[in-house]
Amino acid sequence: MTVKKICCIGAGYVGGPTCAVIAYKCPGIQVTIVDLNQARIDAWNSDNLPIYEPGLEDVVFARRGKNLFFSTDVDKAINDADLIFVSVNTPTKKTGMGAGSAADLAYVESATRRIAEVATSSKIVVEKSTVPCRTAQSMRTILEANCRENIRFDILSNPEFLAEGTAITDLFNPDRVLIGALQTEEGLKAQQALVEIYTHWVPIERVITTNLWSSELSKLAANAMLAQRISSINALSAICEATGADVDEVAYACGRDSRIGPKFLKASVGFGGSCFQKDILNLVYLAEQFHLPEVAAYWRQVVIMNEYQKERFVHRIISTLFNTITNKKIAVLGFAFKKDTGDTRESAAITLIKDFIQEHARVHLYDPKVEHAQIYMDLIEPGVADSKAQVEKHLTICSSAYEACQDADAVVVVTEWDEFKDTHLDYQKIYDSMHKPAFIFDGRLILDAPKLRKMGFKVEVIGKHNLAGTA
Ligand SMILES: NC(=O)c1ccc[n+]([C@@H]2O[C@H](COP(=O)([O-])OP(=O)(O)OC[C@H]3O[C@@H](n4cnc5c(N)ncnc54)[C@H](O)[C@@H]3O)[C@@H](O)[C@H]2O)c1
Ligand SMILES: O=c1ccn([C@@H]2O[C@H](COP(=O)(O)OP(=O)(O)O[C@H]3O[C@H](CO)[C@@H](O)[C@H](O)[C@H]3O)[C@@H](O)[C@H]2O)c(=O)[nH]1
Repeated sequence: MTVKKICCIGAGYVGGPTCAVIAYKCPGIQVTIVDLNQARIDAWNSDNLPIYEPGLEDVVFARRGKNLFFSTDVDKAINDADLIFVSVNTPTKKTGMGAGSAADLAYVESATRRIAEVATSSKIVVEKSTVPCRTAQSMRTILEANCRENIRFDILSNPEFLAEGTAITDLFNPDRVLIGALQTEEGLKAQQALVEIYTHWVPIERVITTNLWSSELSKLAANAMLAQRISSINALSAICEATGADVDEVAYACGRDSRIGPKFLKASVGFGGSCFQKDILNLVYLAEQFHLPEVAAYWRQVVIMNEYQKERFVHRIISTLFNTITNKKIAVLGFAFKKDTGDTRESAAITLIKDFIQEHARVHLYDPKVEHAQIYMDLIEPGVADSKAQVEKHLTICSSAYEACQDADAVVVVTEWDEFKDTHLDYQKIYDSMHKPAFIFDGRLILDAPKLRKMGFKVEVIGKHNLAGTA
């Protein structure tokens, strides 16, 4: 079977870029990306796309209106398509059974039910969302119980591995594409149809075909292992700070072992993003459901270590600032969960700033990409700041790093934006404008600490022994 029309349900960080790249690489396939959120679709159809991702505009503007369409007409797009990606959100459940760890599959179920209700011809349905192992089975049961006569649905699992900030390069040149299918004649045919789409630009040897359950579990496993590396190096960063070992040197020395490898060993203030914590907790819940408490505890520790890393950094800041930050001006550089994205989901900056607010500091924040409205939304929390007005009492959003640092007692680097590096910012100018002693806390290991110390800064770096007094 050759796919001619694709529908993608969910125009978010994954559905948008992924299916825009399919349209770009396969001009003969018509791709329609649909969402219930009218504002999001309007933004996809405008000059101001709803998400920031380097290279995304070039891809969208090249194909939009030709073979790439964005719409809220979900039913029409479902009906027209031969193949449907389900790329809706699967957040951690907040209430009810499994609250705090299980994935909320309500959006997946409602998209699946919609497909069953409106489809008048057979479809390949592709799970693109990250889901617990065996979700495809539930989707199949729903589809088969609700569809019209003489219609069949073949379900594939095709998890997405793109990282935000590098989504377009990841999609153009993926390490691998993973496609899981039921090992039946029809399942394998559907799998082949999706393989043919990706091999328009991905070398066949990078396309991995597996059974459905391996594919679903591999996505959770990959994220758990990536996050585990970060928690491992962050755990070592605490030992480095206590002993005088340097975490960058330790990461380099370990990473030179080809069995370990150099990537994903950058110590930090803690990992953020919408996926790592959610997907590990999802794995934890799965293990608990299968009565594997030791397995669940093993993976949960990755998240516990991440929380500890954020707390540790806050404690270090407060204790260095003479055990109080009340009324002190703290300049926070960065609010996004990593550089080159405007996404703030689970960003370490949110935890840090909430802690600073509770300590009655005056926070002055600058981030080059995050929308101001998003910052307020992220910081409103009962008991911390109940409303935007309450947040504004403690927080000023600035339009440059220099403005944020003016008269500050301390600068805290939370996101590793290139523009915060000492090769881009004039730190002498910042030092001159600050209260003295001028403290700087590098939560991302992006600054040249010896150089800043020579200027007069008191510098504290994650994973490095406190040399502020001696350097
Ligand atoms: N963000 C990432 O970098 C990333 C990477 C790989 C995998 N994933 C996974 O991909 C999935 C989507 O993540 P995201 O970041 O794109 O989420 P998102 O919240 O940005 O987008 C999901 C979209 O789906 C829409 N939606 C929900 N239910 C719908 C329905 N029934 N019909 C139509 N639209 C509906 C929402 O309005 C929203 O716009 C998640 O399972 C996530 O874990 C995310
Ligand atoms: O050595 C490192 C690498 C990353 N991070 C942090 O870890 C978080 C996640 O970073 P990254 O993985 O680059 O971004 P995501 O967009 O969250 O991508 C992850 O999550 C996606 C969603 O499932 C997967 O598709 C990707 O493969 C996986 O890398 C960010 O806060 C980073 O700053 C570190 O602290 N140290």
